[in-house]
Formats: sequence, C-alpha cells, structure tokens
Amino acid sequence: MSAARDAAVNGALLRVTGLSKSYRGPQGPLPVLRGVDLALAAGTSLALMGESGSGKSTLLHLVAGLDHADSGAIRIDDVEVTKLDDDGRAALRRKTLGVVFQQFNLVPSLTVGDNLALQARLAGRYDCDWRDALADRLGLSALLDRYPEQLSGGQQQRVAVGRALAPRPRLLLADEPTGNLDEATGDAVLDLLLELSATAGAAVLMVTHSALLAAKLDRRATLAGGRLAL
Ligand SMILES: Nc1ncnc2c1ncn2[C@@H]1O[C@H](COP(=O)(O)OP(=O)(O)OP(=O)(O)O)[C@@H](O)[C@H]1O
Repeated sequence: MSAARDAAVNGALLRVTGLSKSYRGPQGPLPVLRGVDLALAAGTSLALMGESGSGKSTLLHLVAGLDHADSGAIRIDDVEVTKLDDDGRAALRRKTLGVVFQQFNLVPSLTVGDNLALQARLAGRYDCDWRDALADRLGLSALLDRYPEQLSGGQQQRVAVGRALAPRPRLLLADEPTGNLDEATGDAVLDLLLELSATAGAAVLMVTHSALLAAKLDRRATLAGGRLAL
C-alpha cells in the first residue's frame, strides 16, 4: 500500500479489512464475502455496486452491526464494530449511524413529525431547528401531522431519509434507498439524500444497481467473487 493510500485509510471514518462472511447452505457453507477491504473518509460518499447475490446487502448489514462476520475487522471512528456485543452495536447504530432501506420502515402509529424525530430522540440529540429544516427541504412541512399510510411512496422515503439524518449521523448506510420508487421520484429523493447528508456532515455508503444513481456519489466500488474492486 502506498504511503498516501495508507494515510487515507488510517484517517478514514470507516475501515473494513479482510472481512469474510459465509452463510450456512444445504450443501455446507456458502462464502459470500472473501476478504473485503474498504475505506471511507468522513463526509464522502461511495456507491456499492455488484450483481444480484454478490453480497452488497450482506456487507451493509455487517457494517451496521446487524449481523456477525466470520473474520476481519470493521472500524467506525475508533470503534471496532466486530468486537462489540449486541448492546454495543445497538448503541453504535443509535449514536453514529443512520440507516435507510428500500422498505421505508416508518412507525405506522407515529405522525410524520414524530417519525422524523424518532432516531434523534433515541440518540439524545433531538434538535427542533434541524428537524424543521429537514422537513422543509424534504417538502414535508405541510405533512407533519399525517400518518405514514396517508403518504405516497416518495413522501414516505423522504421521511425515512429525514429520520435517519435527524441525529446528524457520522455515517449513513443506504440499501437501494430508491429501489421502490419510480425513476424520477427516486432520482429526486437521492439528490435530497446526498445534499442533506453533506449538510449534516454524514458520509454515505449506498447500495445501488443503477450506474446512473451511482454516478452521483463521489466514488464507486463493485463486489464480485466476494471481493471489492474500487
Ligand atoms: N440469511 C441468509 N442465509 C443464507 N444465505 C443468505 C442469507 N442472506 C443472504 N444469503 C445469500 O448470500 C448471497 C448474497 O446475498 P446479498 O443479499 O448480500 O446479495 P446482494 O448483492 O445484496 O443481492 P441483491 O442485489 O439481489 O439484493 C446470496 O446468494 C444470498 O442468497
């Protein structure tokens, strides 16, 4: 590794080294990740691409601490995610990470306003002005008293983006966040996701199948054969 690249990796917000993961299949272990290395600097964005089944969601889930790796390391700031227990991982997700999935995962019994505030309240970082700014930029200010079922898909995903960014996470993990939306709506939601992540100072790691959407991020990397090519 060159000195410049070494320095960049050491200064990274997210550092993944030698990450491996197999699932148990009927014919024995199914290796999905075979030594993945990845570094992401604070405030930058990376699109994670690769064929269906190449392990993109698996990698994102491991970074989010939602599943356990077989070997390798994941560091976010100076926290070694792979060494945390379940409580530690939950605390990391609350304090440091924002997550947006293809399914909007809003709480149906809470209004848009309360959904927007939920993660920030759980993180102990609720900021009324920032929530209002997010609602305004996401075009949700007139919808704060509605419930998720009263919103369109695009509106629901904008709530999910605002909810994830309300605590000002260091790292936003997004798994095909616009996969459920039509092209024009998805494009607009992604533009907002990137703009507001930059405003919040959040780095973005996003899974997408779309080269057009991936082109909007700072860098692209492709998973193939269990390894990541940058
Ligand atoms: N819980 C599980 N148990 C067993 N196998 C799994 C499990 N989760 C994923 N897999 C398998 O691991 C491989 C990688 O799955 P993953 O969902 O990470 O791929 P992906 O690149 O995100 O795919 P897609 O683009 O289709 O969403 C696939 O072959 C999948 O069938």
